[in-house]
Amino acid sequence: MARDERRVAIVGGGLAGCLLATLLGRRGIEVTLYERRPDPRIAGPERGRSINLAVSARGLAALDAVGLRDQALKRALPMHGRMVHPLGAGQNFQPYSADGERAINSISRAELNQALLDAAEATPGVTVRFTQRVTGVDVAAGLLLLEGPEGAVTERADVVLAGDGAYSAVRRSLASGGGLDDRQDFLEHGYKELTIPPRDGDFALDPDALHIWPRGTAMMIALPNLDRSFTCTLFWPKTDFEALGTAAKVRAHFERHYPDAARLMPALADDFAHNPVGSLVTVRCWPWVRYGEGAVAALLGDAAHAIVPFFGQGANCAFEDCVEIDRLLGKTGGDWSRALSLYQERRKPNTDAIAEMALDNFVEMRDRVSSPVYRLTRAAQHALERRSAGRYVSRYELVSFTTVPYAQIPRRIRRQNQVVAAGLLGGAVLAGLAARRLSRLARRRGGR
Ligand SMILES: Cc1cc2nc3c(=O)[nH]c(=O)nc-3n(C[C@H](O)[C@H](O)[C@H](O)COP(=O)(O)OP(=O)(O)OC[C@H]3O[C@@H](n4cnc5c(N)ncnc54)[C@H](O)[C@@H]3O)c2cc1C
Ligand SMILES: NC(=O)C1=CN([C@@H]2O[C@H](COP(=O)(O)OP(=O)(O)OC[C@H]3O[C@@H](n4cnc5c(N)ncnc54)[C@H](OP(=O)(O)O)[C@@H]3O)[C@@H](O)[C@H]2O)C=CC1
Ligand SMILES: Nc1ccccc1C(=O)C[C@H](N)C(=O)O
Repeated sequence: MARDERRVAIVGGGLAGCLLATLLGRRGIEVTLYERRPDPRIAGPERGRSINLAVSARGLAALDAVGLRDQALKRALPMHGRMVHPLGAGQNFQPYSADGERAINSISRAELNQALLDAAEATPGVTVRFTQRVTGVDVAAGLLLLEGPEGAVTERADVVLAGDGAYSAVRRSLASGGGLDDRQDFLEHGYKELTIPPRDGDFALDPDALHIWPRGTAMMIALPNLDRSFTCTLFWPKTDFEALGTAAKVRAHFERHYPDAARLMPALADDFAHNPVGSLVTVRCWPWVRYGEGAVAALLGDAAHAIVPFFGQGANCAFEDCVEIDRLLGKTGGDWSRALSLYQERRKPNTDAIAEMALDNFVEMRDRVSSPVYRLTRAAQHALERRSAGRYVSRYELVSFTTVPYAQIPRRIRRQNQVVAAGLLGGAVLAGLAARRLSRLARRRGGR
């Protein structure tokens, strides 16, 4: 295939940036990827970055497109359901799928990113440049503004694909000139990571589950790691973090609210004091694509649509963007303007839908999972799923174990619920009629 003449820049060597570089390189397009951090394969992991990710069907399908699916799965820990730890009662397991067979996969973010970096660098036509912080884009002039070890420079870029994360510098730069609505909604909750180390060389909790300590307005979760530790994440109102100013207060709080976990956290007070509190934001910006004279810039992944992490879908969704851009480039015969225009039109309804579902899943995880009514409803849904031959599929299944476009899911769930409600109503009416008939018969018999 002939190589593309245009200078294509990818900003951000994170999960999406590396995947997209690999896909485009394979298509015969020369790309330069700019990453602000030093090469993580040399610098090693950094404190403050989230440790593991749940990767599910969408992410795996995208990894498959670059031959990394099996490698990723070999290093993953499957989680077949939620292990819920109520306060003052025993833990209970809630499977993710109706057959109990499907699992989401706990994968090290650093390892996945490094595998994707390796794949990008091994692809002919892809150049990766580390320690290059992009500070802005000038789409009209087709320029990228950078700060590297040699100071501030500008470089020509006809196509800029920005995968530089939730706090994207490219998005900020495009918004600063007007014409981009950059809405960011922050939660009052923040997050902090803690660790449950291995106990006697083994996992201290069941490694086949995503653990949840639902506490109403707050929660803690834990995902297993290959070294047999668990990474716990607190999702608390930010004021709750601030209220625990001393090691004694931290210990007392955990012993009261998370007693079973506190016993497994020898470094609790130290981790709590030293690990940062991150913010949680939903980005709903538009448009994602900016056209200049012969140049074009587009946002993707978290830069375009950061979502709160509660469905474990941010990376999965970012990967889907990359596959879609690559597919549309193929479909349009390499017409960047057309491909990126179609990309934003097609993806936006999907990313809006998962943004809402992710917010809703926070309430489900921190609150609803503890209710017996919720557990009964889930069990009934799973029973219905097993009997309906694909006509009834739960929202969790559709989001995590299929690649059905996110935007179709809320509509499909509404339709399914209407059918079930009509069925239940029909069942109730029939049962009512049957009961009336039975009582009439009984009266007649009694009258004889
Ligand atoms: C606590 C937490 C838990 C999560 N859990 C999950 C999960 O279980 N499953 C899931 O699917 N998603 C999860 N996510 C979301 C997931 O982390 C993001 O959706 C995903 O990382 C987005 O990928 P990205 O490539 O768009 O951005 P990133 O992976 O963040 O990559 C952005 C890259 O750009 C670089 N960069 C930033 N600014 C610049 C600049 N100016 N110049 C050059 N480079 C720059 C960064 O250094 C980084 O390497 C979680 C998020 C959080 C916060
Ligand atoms: N939707 C959401 O609510 C959230 C989404 N996310 C997404 O998850 C991704 C991963 O998050 P996370 O693992 O926390 O990583 P981030 O990329 O957000 O970085 C974590 C921390 O590392 C700092 N940092 C480390 N090295 C460098 C460097 N070389 N240059 C600049 N900053 C550096 C950052 O500083 P600085 O503050 O200067 O950037 C930041 O405080 C994010 O990029 C984002 O896309 C993250 C948090 C919340
Ligand atoms: N990875 C995460 C990170 C933070 C918060 C939740 C998750 C989840 O994956 C939740 C899971 N999908 C669940 O619904 O039980």
